[in-house]
Amino acid sequence: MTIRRSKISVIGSGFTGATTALMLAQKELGDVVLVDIPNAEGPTKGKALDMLESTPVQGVDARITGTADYAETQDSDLVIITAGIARKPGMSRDDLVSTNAKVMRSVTEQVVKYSPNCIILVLTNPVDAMTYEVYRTSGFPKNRVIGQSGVLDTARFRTFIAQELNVSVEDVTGFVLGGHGDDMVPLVRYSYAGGVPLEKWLPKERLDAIVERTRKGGGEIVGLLGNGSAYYAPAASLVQMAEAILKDKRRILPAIAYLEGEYGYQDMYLGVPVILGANGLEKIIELELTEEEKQALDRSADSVRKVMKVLN
Ligand SMILES: NC(=O)C1=CN([C@@H]2O[C@H](COP(=O)(O)OP(=O)(O)OC[C@H]3O[C@@H](n4cnc5c(N)ncnc54)[C@H](O)[C@@H]3O)[C@@H](O)[C@H]2O)C=CC1
Ligand SMILES: O=C([O-])CC(=O)C(=O)O
Repeated sequence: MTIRRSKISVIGSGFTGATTALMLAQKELGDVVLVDIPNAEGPTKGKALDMLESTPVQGVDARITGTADYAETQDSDLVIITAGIARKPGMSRDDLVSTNAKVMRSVTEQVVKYSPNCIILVLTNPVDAMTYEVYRTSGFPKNRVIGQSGVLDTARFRTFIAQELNVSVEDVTGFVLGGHGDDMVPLVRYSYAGGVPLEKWLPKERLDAIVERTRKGGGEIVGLLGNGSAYYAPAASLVQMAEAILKDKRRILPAIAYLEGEYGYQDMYLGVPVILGANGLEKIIELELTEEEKQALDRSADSVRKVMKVLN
């Protein structure tokens, strides 16, 4: 038997990709290959070397390399796609669709060529449609192509609730469903602080305001940064999903999954609660929704379908 460390390739060495690579190494989840286009090869190698040189100080063992050559990604267990363009103030995530769809196709062809058995996590926006594009291009089974949005959206919701109640973020749970757009669906009814439903902690107006801030959470950061979008919390979210898969934790997390009838939707990717483990997406969990919640999810699914139409 040969024991080897997990190999994780992160495609795109920009803000989210580089931050993800560092966090993966800091958690010793495996060796990391950071990949970008040939024009960005120098900075990609430089970032990887700088990260590698932080490992003796941090007391972690992880090889981190930077490259523009996909051959170095060969036999990755997990590939995280962050490549593409990010939005600037005044843009919506959907404005990125045509440019990033092309990037998804070219990146996925290379990923599949060198790592035909990997699991792929997609971050690039508009992420529900981009995950679909990666799924279509890869020809992989649905359990091996998963998108990230819900862990991040839920983290924002939990942050705002914990601030409001002045309690630990650890004791606040939440669930955000739907597409990663301004009509995502934070499910207050399934959210708790210390095991007590949020509706018992806060009046409806405060909860509504926090739901609204969560929906616009990405835009809030875009407005503040001025030249790009969020990356610390997105990277942390990807790493939580990666850890669930690489350690076969079978965590229950929201993720963008391929739906074949679940929640009443067919042939599309949308954020739903799932179990993540060694096979990637192990299972989709179907929650019972009220009529109002289902209508909100339908609106969100319609927005995702509109973006998917551009792809077709
Ligand atoms: N799903 C989510 O929750 C989130 C999604 N995002 C999305 O992630 C994407 C990346 O964001 P950032 O890292 O902030 O952008 P960035 O601009 O800092 O980095 C993107 C990197 O992708 C590279 N790239 C472009 N085309 C490529 C190709 N064909 N092959 C390999 N690399 C390529 C660029 O050279 C650049 O280094 C954006 O689309 C952004 O909207 C960002 C945060 C959260
Ligand atoms: O808002 C953006 O463009 C980036 C993103 O998806 C997020 O931070 O939620």
